[in-house]
Amino acid sequence: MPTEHLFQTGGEAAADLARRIAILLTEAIAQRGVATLAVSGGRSPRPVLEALSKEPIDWTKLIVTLVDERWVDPVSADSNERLVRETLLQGPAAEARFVPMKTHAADAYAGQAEVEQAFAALPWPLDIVLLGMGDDGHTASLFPQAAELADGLSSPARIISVTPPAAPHQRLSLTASAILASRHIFLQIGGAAKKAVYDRALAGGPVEELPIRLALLQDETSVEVWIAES
Ligand SMILES: O=C(O)[C@H](O)[C@@H](O)[C@H](O)[C@H](O)COP(=O)(O)O
Repeated sequence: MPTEHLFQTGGEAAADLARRIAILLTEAIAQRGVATLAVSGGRSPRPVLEALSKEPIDWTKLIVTLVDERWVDPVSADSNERLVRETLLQGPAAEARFVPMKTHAADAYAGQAEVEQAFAALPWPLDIVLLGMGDDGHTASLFPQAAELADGLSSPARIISVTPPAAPHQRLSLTASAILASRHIFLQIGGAAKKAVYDRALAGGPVEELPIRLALLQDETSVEVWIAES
């Protein structure tokens, strides 16, 4: 069962979550000399990453990567890489090593082997994975009704390519296996609609219906859920 942290506003949650992530990353660096953080895209992470960027971490010992990515140019407004560079990798935090999820050499999706290669260099397992959740219960780019969802939930690979049924862009996504192999998962959700989806997911049911269940209905990996009422 996940540990829940409830907040009145997203701003409070973001500042406290950034501090908590910084503490865990500092512990990981002290224990293993390096820490790895994978973050999601979307709107929720932005204030967390901006706050995290200001935390006193030994950034030279941090590797940052993505939970998922859209197959767009890294300067596109829809790029999660761009989001991380604009919010987290600023000031001293720019010293962190960023590992993109998509290889920029290829103009189009180059196939799983190439993106797996991009991730093969990462220390594994990841220390921290920061997840979001869509109103449809997707997390990462593991979308309900996606043709690749079953593979994403069962494959031992680290990354898969996903064509979302409705959301824009071809995606690359960590698999359930890669997410659950991490040392600690944070799920950040905000607002009544998402809280209702979260409560329904937690009540049980098929993972395929609400893929966020992959993180909620398991006890192998520690999960903290940071919920902001507004
Ligand atoms: O690339 C992405 O779009 C994200 O990784 C995605 O999985 C996100 O976490 C959810 O869609 C929630 O998005 P919001 O934080 O904007 O609600």
